[in-house]
Amino acid sequence: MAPSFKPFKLALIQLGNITANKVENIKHAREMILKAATNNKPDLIVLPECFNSPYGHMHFPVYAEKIGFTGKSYNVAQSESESVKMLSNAAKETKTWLIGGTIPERDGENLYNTCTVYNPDGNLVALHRKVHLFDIDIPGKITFKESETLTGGSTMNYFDTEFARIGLGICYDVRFPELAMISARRGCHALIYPGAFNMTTGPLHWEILQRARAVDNQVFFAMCSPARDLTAGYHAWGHTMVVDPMAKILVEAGDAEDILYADIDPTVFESARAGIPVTTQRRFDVYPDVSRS
Ligand SMILES: NC(=O)CC(=O)C(=O)O
Repeated sequence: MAPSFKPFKLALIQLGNITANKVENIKHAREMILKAATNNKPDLIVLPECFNSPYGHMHFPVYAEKIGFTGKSYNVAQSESESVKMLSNAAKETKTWLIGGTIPERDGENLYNTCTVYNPDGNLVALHRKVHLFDIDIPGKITFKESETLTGGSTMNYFDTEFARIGLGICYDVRFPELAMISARRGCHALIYPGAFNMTTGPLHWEILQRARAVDNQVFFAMCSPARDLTAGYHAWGHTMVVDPMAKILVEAGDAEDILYADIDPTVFESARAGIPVTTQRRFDVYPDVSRS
C-alpha cells in the first residue's frame, strides 16, 4: 500500500560546471547537495540527468560506472561506483532523501542512462534505467542517438518515503504518457524525472509535457535539468520546474546554476481529485485499463 501523502519540501539542483573532469563533476555535485540541504532543510533533493559526465552517446562508454544494484541487500560500501558512493554519503550526511540524477551505467556488455535513489541512511533504495532512448532527428536542428551506445531499461520504478510515493522517469520518458499514467495509477503522488532537454525541443515541449503529465494524472510533476553551458557539446534548456496537480507551475529556474525549492502540499492533490474526479470517472468498459496489463 502507498504511504499516506504528507507535506514535504523538494529541492531541485540545476547543476552547472559539468565538464570533462568526472572527479570535479562529482565533487561539485556533492557541494551543491550539501548547500541545498543547509539552506532550506528539504526532505528530498534531486540532481539532473547526466551529472557526472558530458551528455552525448560518445561520452557514455568513457564515463560509465558499474553499479550492480541487487535490491535490498545492496551494499554501497562495496560498490565500484564513485558516484554511488558520493551520493550515498551525501544522503546520509544531510539525512535527506536523494534522487541522484543520472549517470552512465555499465552492466556486462550494456550501458544504461541510470537514476539511483538513496534514503536518509544512505541506502540505495531504487534504480531506474531510462526506458525510452532519446533518438531524434530534426534536420538542421538536432540529431541525437542515445541508442548508438545505450540500451533502454525494461522496468518501471517508484519508491516509498515517509511522506509520499514517488515515481521515476528520465527525460525522454516524459514523452510517453503511459509511463506516467501507470505510475500514477499505482499510487504515486509525485513523478520526478531528471532530464536535459535542448535548445530546439526545450522551448517547445519542456513545460507543456510536464503540465500535461501533471494534469492528466493529477499528480505533482518535476523535472531537474543541468544548467545551460554554451561551451559544452550539448546545450541544455535548463528551466528546472515543479508543477502541481492542477498544472500550475510552482517554481521554474532560468538557464543558470540554481537551487529551487517547492513546498509540496497534499491538499492541492486532494482538492484537484475531488473537484475534477477523473480518477473515478474512467470508462474501462469503453477502453482497456492499461495499468493492469
Ligand atoms: N534529452 C532527452 O532525453 C529528451 C529531449 O531532449 C527531448 O525529448 O526533447
